[in-house]
This record gives sequence, structure tokens and C-alpha cells, in this order.
Amino acid sequence: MTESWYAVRDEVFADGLRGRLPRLPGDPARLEELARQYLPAGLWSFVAGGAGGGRTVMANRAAFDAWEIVPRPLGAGRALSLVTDVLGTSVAAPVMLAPIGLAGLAHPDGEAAAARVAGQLGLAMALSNSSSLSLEEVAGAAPGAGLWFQLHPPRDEELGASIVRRAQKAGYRAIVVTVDSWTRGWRPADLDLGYDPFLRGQGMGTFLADPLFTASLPQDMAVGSQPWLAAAGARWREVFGHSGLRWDYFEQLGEITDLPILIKGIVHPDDAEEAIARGVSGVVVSNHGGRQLDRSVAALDALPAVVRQVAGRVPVLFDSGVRSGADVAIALGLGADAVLLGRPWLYGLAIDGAEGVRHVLRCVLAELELTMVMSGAATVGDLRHLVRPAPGRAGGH
Ligand SMILES: Cc1cc2nc3c(=O)[nH]c(=O)nc-3n(C[C@H](O)[C@H](O)[C@H](O)COP(=O)(O)O)c2cc1C
Ligand SMILES: CCCCCCC(=O)C(=O)O
Repeated sequence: MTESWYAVRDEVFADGLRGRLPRLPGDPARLEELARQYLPAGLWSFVAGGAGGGRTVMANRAAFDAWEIVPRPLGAGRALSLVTDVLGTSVAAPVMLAPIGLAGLAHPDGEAAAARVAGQLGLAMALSNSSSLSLEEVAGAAPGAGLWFQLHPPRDEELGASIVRRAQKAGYRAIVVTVDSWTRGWRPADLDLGYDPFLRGQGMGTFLADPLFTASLPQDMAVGSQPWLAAAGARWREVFGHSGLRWDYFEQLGEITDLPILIKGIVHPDDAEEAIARGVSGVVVSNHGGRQLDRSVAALDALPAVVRQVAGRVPVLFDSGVRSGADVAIALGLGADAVLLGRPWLYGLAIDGAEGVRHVLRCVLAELELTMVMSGAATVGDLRHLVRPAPGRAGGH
């Protein structure tokens, strides 16, 4: 991908003139509000909502206000490049798609559309283990895309091993183990609406394609029938998510796969240290977009200390609250090696399928590039000298 991303601005402007999609970013609320019109109420609150009173969702956003860029517009005198390598995956920019389960509920093309777009743009995507399509279907739909596989380690270890082996066989290039969501957080909106897509057999594409999983379902029911899906949902609840996960899991996983293993859901520097001691190849600083633990530290506030602790030994990735290219620039400036975009790509998918995802990603990349050019940053490394705590604001650790 050699295009200058910020040429996208003209195209987006033209789209805006045609009234096709709202321009993004600038006002993330516009994208979220528009997506609301495309999604059934229960699904919209499941996606947009957070744990408890939503304080961590808000804190994730507010944390960005504690930082500012001090531009040096005459710059480094070098051509800007966003191309980077993350754990052996060469990418056009240090921005990737965060794992988001159940994308098939937002649009029938689901994760396959998102993966295809990521591949076309030269970006990486971490596929959720709660995807609507199976990991094989997504890999098949996006040959050549830089795909990673995200795993919530199942209670059934054999099943977990089987899924990891399948991911490696299908060409996924890393395993991202999420440790902050073995079960869902206290999400009042979902509770009030009685919304649980898994009960209806959704988000099980990868599980339903695993013989170890299907062998445990009643064999006297028609495959795909409502009773069969209900049985699958019940079985999924038994096996999904390991409440007793221990650090030695990472060593065990290293015996099963030779892919790089990342840990997602870390906000404490000591946990990052322990993860490195257990052999992980990368750390994702994240609080799951505020969906799991209300009053958890804002992810961006946790980033600098983790970066300091890791001190370049493994890549540090970041998500939670990123809505714009300028947000990406701040996270990179605080030491993230790459940034995962979460809800916004799902909103794009809900609004306009693959085109919506493409639109969202290109806008974020265009704004990131403009931000760097105007800051005088030729590389992500340059950004690290230009981001500083905003005077008088909280945060800025
Ligand atoms: C609807 C939805 C489903 C998600 N599913 C997963 C998942 O299956 N696995 C996972 O590790 N994270 C999952 N996440 C969390 C994202 O990977 C990411 O951490 C989060 O969206 C970042 O917050 P943000 O969207 O506010 O930027 C999900 C998030 C949303 C909104
Ligand atoms: C039992 C936890 C399932 C969570 C899968 C989707 C997800 O991560 C979310 O945030 O929702």
C-alpha cells in the first residue's frame, strides 16, 4: 500500500457531499449514533455499552484529553512512513482491527468482510474466538491478510488446544490470549433487556466447526435446528472461559503452538513483567473497552507504566477508547507499538458492510498521517518526543 493516506480526505469529502456516510473522525459520537440506526436496540446497547455505570467507558475517552502534541512542523526532514512490522507481520500502518465477537450480527458479511478489507489495506486483524463465522471461513475469505487469532482459553483444555492448532493450520500468525473476560462483566443494559446472543447460538462459528465441540452435542437432533443451537449454547456456557486461568497456562500454550503468543487485557506493569517471564511475545494494554470492570483504570492511563516496565523487550499494543487518528498518534506517542481499533470498525460494518469498515479505517489512517505530518513526525519514534502531559489535566503518568 503506497497511497498517501491523507488523500483519503478528498474522497471522504466527496462522499460527504454525496451524503453517503458521515465523515469520520472528529466526532466519534456521530459514527456511534449512526450505527444505532442500523442495529436492533439490544445489539446496539450490547456493542456500545459497558460495565456498570459506564465510568470506564467514559474514562477511556477522557484519558486522551490528558495528553497533547507539541508539533514541530518543519519536521524531521524525512519522508513519513507508517509501514511497520509487528511480530513478524508486516503492516501498512501500526493500526489493526481488535477482536470483536459476533460481528455477523451487525452485518451478514461479518468478520469475513472486515478481514478482507484489512488485507486489502495491508493491515492486520485479530479474529475473535467468538466470531460468527469459523476461523477457517474467515481465513479462506481473506487470503493474504495478516490474521491473528484471539482466544479466551476454554475450560476444556483439549478443545482449546484443538482451536489453537486449527488457527495455526489455517494460517493465523499469532495467538492473542484475552485474560480480562472469562465471563461477561456486569452490563446493566444487557441484563435489563435480557440480551444474550450466545443463548441463541450466535458467536460460535469456530466452536461449531470443531469436532471436539460438536461431538459433545446431542446426536439425535437435527444439526442447525433451534434445539440443536440451544444445546450448543448450553455446552458453550460450560466450556467457554476459564475462571481459574493461571500464569502457567502461557507455558502450556507454548507447548501447543510455535506461533507468537500475546496477552490481551493487561493494565498493571507487574502483570506485563510476569507475562514476559512466562514467554509471551507481546502485551496488549486494554480494559476491553470498559465492558468488563467498571471503575477499572483507563487503559491509556495504564499505558506509560507498562511501556516503561516492558522497556522494549516485547511489543506493547494498545486498545480501549481509540476513535480517531489523533488518538492513535497519542497512544503511539506514549510508547504503543501498534493500536487496535475496536467498536468503530464494527460500527462501519453495521452501517455499510465492507465499505463501511474500509471507510472507517481509511479515515483513521488519513487522520493519523495528517497528524504526524503536521506534528513533524516522520516515524512513530518521532511521535514519542512530541507527546506530553497536558498542563493542568489529570493523568499524564
Ligand atoms: C461487541 C464487542 C465484542 C467484543 N468481543 C471481543 C472478543 O471476542 N474478544 C476480545 O478479546 N475482545 C473483544 N472485545 C473487546 C475489543 O477487542 C477491544 O478490547 C475493545 O473494543 C476496545 O475498546 P473500544 O471499542 O472502546 O476502543 C469486544 C468488544 C466489543 C465492543
Ligand atoms: C463470556 C464472555 C464472552 C465475551 C465475548 C464477547 C466479548 O468479548 C464482549 O466484550 O462482549
